[in-house]
This record gives sequence, structure tokens and C-alpha cells, in this order.
Amino acid sequence: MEKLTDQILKDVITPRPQNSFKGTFGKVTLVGGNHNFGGAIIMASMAAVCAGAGLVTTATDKSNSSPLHSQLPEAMFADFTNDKQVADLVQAATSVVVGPGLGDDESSLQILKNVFANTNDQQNVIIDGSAITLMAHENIDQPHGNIIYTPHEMEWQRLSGIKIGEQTEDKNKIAQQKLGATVVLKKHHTEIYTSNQVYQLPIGTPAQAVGGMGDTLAGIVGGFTAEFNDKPAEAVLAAVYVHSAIAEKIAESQYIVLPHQISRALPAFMKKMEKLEDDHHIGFLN
Ligand SMILES: NC(=O)C1=CN([C@@H]2O[C@H](COP(=O)(O)OP(=O)(O)OC[C@H]3O[C@@H](n4cnc5c(N)ncnc54)[C@H](O)[C@@H]3O)[C@@H](O)[C@H]2O)[C@@H](O)CC1
Ligand SMILES: Nc1ncnc2c1ncn2[C@@H]1O[C@H](COP(=O)(O)OP(=O)(O)O)[C@@H](O)[C@H]1O
Ligand SMILES: [Mg+2]
Repeated sequence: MEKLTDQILKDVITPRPQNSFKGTFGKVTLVGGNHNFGGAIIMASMAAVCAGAGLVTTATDKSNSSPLHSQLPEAMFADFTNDKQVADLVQAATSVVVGPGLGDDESSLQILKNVFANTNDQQNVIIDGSAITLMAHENIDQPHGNIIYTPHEMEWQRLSGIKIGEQTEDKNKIAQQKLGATVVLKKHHTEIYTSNQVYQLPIGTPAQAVGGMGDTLAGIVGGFTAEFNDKPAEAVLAAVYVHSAIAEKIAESQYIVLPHQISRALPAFMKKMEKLEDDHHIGFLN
């Protein structure tokens, strides 16, 4: 298992071309947030916007429209029960994030099936939270796309059948190869299983054990894969690293880290990365 280092941030977060516009940095469509879990998709959407995606649209329960816009006017809204609109938004996306707060009832299932029916192999599809649980429980086939699962250990147990105490590197690798997808197995020292390598995140803090922390990561992965779409595999690794690097920084002065604080810190943190020369280390930054 190879340990991720801050080098991944320097590799991925480079200065933006002068001759660019919002379309240069990709479109993210996020789908989730039922009547009870609106916060999950709002946190994911905030993360995608703050990570630098060019355009972000959030397909969610109607009741989340005003809360979304009051927190995040940069995001556009769609009603996730409008199948035609969601299909169009999914087809138009560079990256699709599905699952944060989606829920596990019949309506959640129909929405998930509609999303999965409309992805294609050119897109990054980040499958998180309820979407993983629904796939496992309802035996739903994996959709088209560059698939990135972001399960916590229980979601990985549901999806892979490997019990939490038995999730060894070898077993996880076999399950990941069978899926033909990237797996970000979230825990203390998250592991990332890619087509040809297994990475471990050596940073991160228990101050991150807060609801919404994974929803935020899913949004960063969506934002980075859209923005840095010429190197989607590295973008996933950088997203995982930046999420915990910022959290560690905040945790120097806070007992817990609120997920939205990570998102709000992203633009300034990324600016510092952009300026870094190869011989500088993030540890020197304040
Ligand atoms: N503010 C919100 O709206 C929030 C909504 N959420 C959404 O709620 C839905 C259900 O997700 P949950 O993860 O809460 O529920 P799940 O039922 O999927 O998973 C939680 C269960 O897994 C067990 N578990 C074992 N190892 C774990 C690990 N390493 N990390 C986390 N759990 C572990 C827990 O003990 C618990 O029994 C998802 O769609 C999620 O996105 C959560 O993100 C919490 C915040
Ligand atoms: N003790 C810990 N140390 C480091 N990271 C942690 C710790 N506890 C939780 N995290 C991180 O927080 C996130 C939790 O994700 P998840 O359980 O999906 O949260 P939620 O669904 O509530 O948003 C993951 O990125 C995980 O790695
Ligand atoms: Mg989660």
C-alpha cells in the first residue's frame, strides 16, 4: 500500500489557464437529499462549488430549494422527481455525484435508477451513501462511467459482502477488481483502491468524525474530477488528501471540524497549493 503525500496536491492543483471560462472547469450534477437529509446534498454541493467546478446543479427534494440557495447561491436547483430534467442534467455533466442523503425508500430507488440509466462512459460517476446501500440491497447493476465508490466501512460491507473486521487489502482488492471501479474506503486512514494501485491516506483526525464529513468528500471528488478532468484518477487522490489536510489544519484550534468549514477553506487552501514550488512543503504553510 502506497502512502499518499502532499505531492498529489502539487500535481493536480495547477494555475488556471488565462483563456478559460466556467465551461473549462466542468459541470457537476449532484443528486440526493430527500425530505429528511437535505443537509447532506447541500454540504456535497457546497464542496463541489468551493472545489472549483465550473457549474454545479443540485437535483434534490423540492423542500431543499430555498435552504440550498440561502447557503449556496452558486448552485442551480432541480426537483429530483422530475425524471426528464434529471436525465438531461445527468447527461450534460462532466461528473455526477449520487447518493448523499438520497434515502432508501421507493422514491429514492426510482431516482437512482433514472440517474444510472443516463450516465455514459465519458463521465465520472461518484456513488456515495444511500446510493451504495440501495445498489447493495436492491441488487442494482453498476452504471456506465468512470465509477468511483466512496463507501464507509459499513457501506463497503453491504456492497462487497466483506465484513468490517475482514476488510483486508487483498480481499478489498479482489472486490474492487470485480467491480472495475475506484473504491475510496473511508475510515481513519482511508484506503483508495484504483485499477493499478492501492493508496493509504496517512493524515486525518478524529475531529472529522462528524455527520456530513463524507458528503463533503463526495462533493470535493465531484468538483475535482470535473475541474481536473484530464487526470481524473489523480483528481480523486487529491480530493481525498485535501479534505483531510484542511481538516487537520482546522483541528489545530478546534475540537471538532464542521464539514462546511472544509468547503469554505478550499479556495484559499488551493491558492496556496497553486503557488507551491516543488521544494516547498505544505507543512510550512500557515
Ligand atoms: N445532515 C444530513 O442530512 C446527513 C445525512 N446523511 C446521509 O444519511 C444517509 C445514511 O448514511 P449513514 O452513514 O448515516 O447510515 P448507514 O446506515 O449507511 O451507516 C451507518 C451504520 O454503519 C455503521 N458503521 C460501521 N463502520 C462505520 C464507519 N466507518 N463509518 C460510518 N458508519 C459505520 C454505524 O455504526 C451505523 O450502524 C446517507 O445518505 C448519508 O449521506 C449522513 O451523511 C449524516 C448527515
Ligand atoms: N477518526 C477519524 N479519522 C480520520 N477521518 C475520519 C475519522 N472519522 C471519520 N473520518 C472521515 O470522515 C468521513 C466520514 O464519512 P461518512 O461516514 O460517509 O460521513 P457522512 O455520511 O456523515 O457524511 C470520511 O471521509 C472519513 O474518513
Ligand atoms: Mg456517508
